[in-house]
Amino acid sequence: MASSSTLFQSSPFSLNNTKTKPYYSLPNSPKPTHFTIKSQSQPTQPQINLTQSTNNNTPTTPPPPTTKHRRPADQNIRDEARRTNISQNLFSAKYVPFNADPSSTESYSLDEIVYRSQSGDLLDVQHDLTALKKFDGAYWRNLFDSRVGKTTWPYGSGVWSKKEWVLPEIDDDDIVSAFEGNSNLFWAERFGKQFLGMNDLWVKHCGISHTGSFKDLGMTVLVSQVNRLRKMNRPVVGVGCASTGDTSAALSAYCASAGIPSIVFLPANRISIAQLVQPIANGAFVLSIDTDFDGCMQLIREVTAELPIYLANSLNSLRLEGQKTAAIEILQQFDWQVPDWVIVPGGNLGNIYAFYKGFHMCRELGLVDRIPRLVCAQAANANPLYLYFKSGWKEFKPVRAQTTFASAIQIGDPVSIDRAVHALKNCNGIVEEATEEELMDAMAQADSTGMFTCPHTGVALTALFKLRNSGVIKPTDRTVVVSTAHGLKFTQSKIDYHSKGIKDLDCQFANPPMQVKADFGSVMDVLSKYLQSKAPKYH
Ligand SMILES: Cc1ncc(COP(=O)(O)O)c(C=O)c1O
Ligand SMILES: N[C@@H](CCOP(=O)(O)O)C(=O)O
Repeated sequence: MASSSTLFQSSPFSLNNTKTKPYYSLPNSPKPTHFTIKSQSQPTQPQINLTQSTNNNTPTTPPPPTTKHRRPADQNIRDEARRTNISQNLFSAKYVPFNADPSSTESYSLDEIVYRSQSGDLLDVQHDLTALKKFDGAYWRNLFDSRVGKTTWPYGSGVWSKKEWVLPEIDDDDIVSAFEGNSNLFWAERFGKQFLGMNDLWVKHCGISHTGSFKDLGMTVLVSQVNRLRKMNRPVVGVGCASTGDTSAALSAYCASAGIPSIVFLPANRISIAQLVQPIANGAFVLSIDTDFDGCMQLIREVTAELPIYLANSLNSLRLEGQKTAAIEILQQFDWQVPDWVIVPGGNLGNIYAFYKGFHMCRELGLVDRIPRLVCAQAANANPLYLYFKSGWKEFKPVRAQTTFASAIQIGDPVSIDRAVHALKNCNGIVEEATEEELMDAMAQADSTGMFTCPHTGVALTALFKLRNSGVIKPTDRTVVVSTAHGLKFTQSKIDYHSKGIKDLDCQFANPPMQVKADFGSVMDVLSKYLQSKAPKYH
């Protein structure tokens, strides 16, 4: 198969491997050995903002409409938030080992720099559900609904409009946000009817976002927490990630917005040009490394254990707190009705768990009474979760991920494998896979109905085709496909497809431009043929 990476090799943006200095030390500080730092001092008590007064009784009435404050000309929206807040410290969250035994007492403040439990397992952010449950489902639904479509700081963000469930203790002043989230959930009417015989098919377009992917949802949370840690003089000089292109774009944008240095490890020649240029433009320190994503991930883990660089990959459970709000948003956009299926493309596997967590919290806290079944869709060229699922969850084996047009999910050893398995087992979930031909055809079919999808969405759409064909998903099932990035980030793959320039692929839905001589007769000839082929047939 011809790889779109040839373009990148010859591009002026292709970066040579750069040897980093082996060791960095903070000015005037002793050599750091490990940056898992336990809380040394109590942080200033963060405050929580509520739009209505609270007490121990469960409120049953909706919160009053947000009071309209006229903002004086010399005040910005942060000032306004400071002036109008009624602050209460009601909610809290902490890190605990992921899926820990109920008897475990291990926990960490979110102000600690820690990514793994004592036994080396993943962590999870655990919210104080007892405090959250003092408010009933109607209260939360009304509160979240009351914040949509406003520019009030920080609730204008689809993530921070759920602040009490995300990072309840952070001060509004520390939040770094581009009012991400609130992404479009649209009815894919023609695609659903024409290709799948479905009447209730929806696309949650997380790619219509600040940096063009769902990563913004998690990154606003992570960079806000870093902003807070730096104000507390914690040893965080910069923030770093390994990336297949979208995490690095989001990290560099949010860091640039807050004036925080960002460092990104990219697998050389394996990401799209649009993704590569994003961190470059946002002033990140970009290392193009001659390995794949899994190799970059290994390196960033080692480096962040030695240097004052905060880890921004989804191994860091803070990220998933932001990403889970997309699930809450889907319920909100359906007026708190629960869809039957949600299909998510999976790579490092943080997002599938984030969706599960968002839906699960809504059920736990009484906003809805059930959760949807989740489908995780993988590229066949990078399918370790699919193989694990097909083995009946017997044995997980990482794979060496092969080149795929769905380059952002070319991952063979996903860090969140345990989270993904937990999510799928607890929602009667399914894992599907898509070959290169299937994912590119599905992407082209969706585009032919007016979308402009990324190849990862093509993977999710292929899973939908397969589950419809096998009858698992029924024609009337309300189904949501999560579109994870904007198609404009992946134009080279579309160019390759529509020019039928991909070895071993038929590209059956290609729509190449027609070359026409610059004279009236030639143009009229091709147009009349085209119009005849499109004219309605009357019998
Ligand atoms: C566009 C896109 N879709 C899907 C994914 C998969 O998300 P996750 O790694 O959380 O499984 C990624 C990143 O991995 C991505 O960048
Ligand atoms: N697709 C991701 C891969 C890394 O995933 P993360 O969620 O663990 O950061 C990317 O865009 O880099």
